[in-house]
Amino acid sequence: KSRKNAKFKSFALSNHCEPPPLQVDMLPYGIDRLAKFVTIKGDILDDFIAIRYYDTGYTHRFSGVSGEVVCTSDPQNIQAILALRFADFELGATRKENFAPLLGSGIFTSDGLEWEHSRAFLRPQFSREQISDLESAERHIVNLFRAIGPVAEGMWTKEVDLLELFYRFTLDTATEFLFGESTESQVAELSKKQGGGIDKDGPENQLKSSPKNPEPEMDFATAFTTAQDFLSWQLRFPSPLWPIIQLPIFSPYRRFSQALTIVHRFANKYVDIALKSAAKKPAMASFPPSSEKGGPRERFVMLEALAEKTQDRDQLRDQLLQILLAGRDTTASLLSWSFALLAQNPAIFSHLRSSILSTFGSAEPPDNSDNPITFTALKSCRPLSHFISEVLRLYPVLPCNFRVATHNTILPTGGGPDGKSPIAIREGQLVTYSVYVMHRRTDIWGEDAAEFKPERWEGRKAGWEYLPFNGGPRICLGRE
Ligand code: HEM
Repeated sequence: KSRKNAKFKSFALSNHCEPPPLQVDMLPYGIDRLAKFVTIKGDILDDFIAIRYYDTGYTHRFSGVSGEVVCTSDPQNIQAILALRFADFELGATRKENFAPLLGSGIFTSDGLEWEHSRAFLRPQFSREQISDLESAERHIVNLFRAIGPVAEGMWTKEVDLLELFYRFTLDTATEFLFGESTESQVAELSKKQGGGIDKDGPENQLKSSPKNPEPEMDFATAFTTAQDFLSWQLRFPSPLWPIIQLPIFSPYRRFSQALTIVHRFANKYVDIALKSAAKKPAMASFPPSSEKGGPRERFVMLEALAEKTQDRDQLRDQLLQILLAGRDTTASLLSWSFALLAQNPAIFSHLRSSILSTFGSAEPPDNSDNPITFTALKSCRPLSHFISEVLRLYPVLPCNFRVATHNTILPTGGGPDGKSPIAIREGQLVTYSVYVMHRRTDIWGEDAAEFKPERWEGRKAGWEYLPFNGGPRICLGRE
């Protein structure tokens, strides 16, 4: 250890590195900080994370349970972590071990060669052809409007919790795109509310309550959310404490275990169907859609496309669940912030609405026949893209993230009394970064940084100071 320390010291010295400012906690190893992080009930971003950056510096460090942690919200440093020094950082064991029970191993939880393989395996499935299936999205949108309810006099619906509805909407669209069959959780919920009982997942996907298993049954939607919530919460604790959280006497853990069974049963069912059907197809049959071959456009199903490339059941299941995790909450979160901001900003709402109507016409045919709503038309609608960019600036879905150094390395700035010297990062050291803080820095975005102003995107090209989808080789595959 002392040889490693000496090596690190001389590495730091020879690269003119200086440490960034230190955030001092009251108790040793920042136990008070950890306790607050785990138990905080308020706004974890503003009241806990961002405040530490404002108090100590946009790049700073603190003493954690397993050593010193560097925190940064500096574009240059984040660019170094994600792109320029990509090979010097990895996701680290914590993220992999945390998600492994639910997601196994795949693009979202691997590093090095394994990640490269996953990325190459999945990337072709995100081409424009595959992701521009607006017809299936439209069907789920219609269900979303049904769930919101009828418009009464005065053009208002009843008060509804949109976030819940968006979670169902994104689950339904994502499962259809990934597995070929939608969970139709919106339809199931509507039917429940109207007194009917749709059991869309089928009895084999549900875990019934019994004397041995007193917890109520869960459908796939609940199971996936339950598993995800448990893992997000577990991630707040240092990993040596996880075995305590995972004791079977602990009821959230029991519920998590049940949820895992349901999620895996659901995914395995569709993987088995796809594998059987791929085995029957002639070799090398593959997407692209048959519209290019002159016939009607076939619906793209990611599982079917992947099952033509591999017959590994676990790999197919894990990769699809990983994409479901990456794509579902993120989209629901963006949607709900968008609507919250529209509600708070009536002038912006009116402007966006009239821009969309003047671009696409009303929803009623034949109005929109001249400029149908297509993927390309949506992308080139500037007021819409400025609006979305601004929502993701103020409310990036992944506000904080972290990486672990694979060997001694350097971040270009933030060290020393003037905060301009490079910082030495030790092999195995945790580096956290916050795009939430970066997206709100007044020195980058101006004094009005905290204000919601889609017009700030007029003529602005985003660089490393704007990273809602990450950057570098691991940039989000679903960003389009
Ligand atoms: C508003 C929507 C979304 C946001 C803000 C978002 C954001 C992100 C971010 C920040 C990462 C980097 C995570 C990290 O490296 O630690 C990421 C990765 C990823 N995202 Fe998204 N995402 C969104 C939607 C989607 C969708 C819809 C899909 C798929 C259908 C998707 C698939 C992925 C995948 C596969 C990765 C892993 C890439 C890799 O590690 O190589 N995302 N996303």
